[in-house]
Amino acid sequence: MKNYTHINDIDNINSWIEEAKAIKKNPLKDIKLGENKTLGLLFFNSSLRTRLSTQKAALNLGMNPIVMNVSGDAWGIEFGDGTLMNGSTAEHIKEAAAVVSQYCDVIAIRAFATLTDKEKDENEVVLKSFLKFASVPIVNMESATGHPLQGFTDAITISENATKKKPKVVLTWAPHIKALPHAVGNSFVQTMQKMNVEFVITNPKGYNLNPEITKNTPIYHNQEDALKNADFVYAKNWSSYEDYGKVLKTDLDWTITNKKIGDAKFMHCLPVRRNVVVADEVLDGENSLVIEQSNNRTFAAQLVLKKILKQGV
Ligand SMILES: NCCC[C@H](NC(=O)CCC(=O)O)C(=O)O
Ligand SMILES: NC(=O)OP(=O)(O)O
Repeated sequence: MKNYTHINDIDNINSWIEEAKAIKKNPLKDIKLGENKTLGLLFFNSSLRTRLSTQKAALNLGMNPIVMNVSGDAWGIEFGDGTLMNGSTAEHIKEAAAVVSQYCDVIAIRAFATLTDKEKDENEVVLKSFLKFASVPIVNMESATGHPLQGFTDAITISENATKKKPKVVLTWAPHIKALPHAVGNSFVQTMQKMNVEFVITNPKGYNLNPEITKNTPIYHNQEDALKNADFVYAKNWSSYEDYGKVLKTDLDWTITNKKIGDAKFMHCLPVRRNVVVADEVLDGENSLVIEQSNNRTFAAQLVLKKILKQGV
């Protein structure tokens, strides 16, 4: 595995989960592996968990992390080919990626979807440009269409908390005031499709995720029906995919409550808007796994970095 950009980079989900659990038990075992290696973390968007847990993972491996808020602090980067650069962008990705590759042995990138330019988002222009023009391995810290570190984290968390061989997992859309990306939902779907779970999605009409990703996973438009007998309920808002990037619905009838989920465990990638996406009673109750999920981000990132370091950088 040279890069980690997509859930499909996981060759065997069950063995990866076991390896991550072993790291969690003994996080400093490979402290020598990343000695004198530098991880560059480039953020085009905000972050709390990804920014800190990925640095923590690097530190656990003895690596030196360096971080930059690209959008706020760096020169505006041009991604177009052959562009006459007389506008707002000051340097081309060809130079930027080559330069950063000289300082870093691995580059991790966060670049969300625009939600206005579907073609640019679907083509993963930012991530793919780094893959093309950087000379070191690339890790995806949430791109336009995927958040594979989160998806893998969620697999670890479900495996740790499952009380039956084949639990029922429900991904439910939940309300939000803003247009949010599809990345977390997409990677969660792709992860669950690899696991031994009974997996269904529920969302209002007009909110189906990309059918090339959901494939034959059942989609319910009735949330109550989908939630019946759930063992894990994963809530996430996303904007419309069909009416790309639009918010079609903000009323709270899809908000997750204790009454809706019963005894199921509750999951969310965070950050979460209380009492919009999910009621306080759920987040503050004993069935919420959200803090455990965020802890597992470190071990998911650590396994990814370990595999990249082991192959030689
Ligand atoms: N990295 C996890 C989620 C990041 C992002 N959430 C957000 O932008 C929430 C912003 C807000 O609530 O204002 C998303 O949905 O992809
Ligand atoms: N879950 C997650 O990626 O959180 P951040 O956006 O805070 O990094």
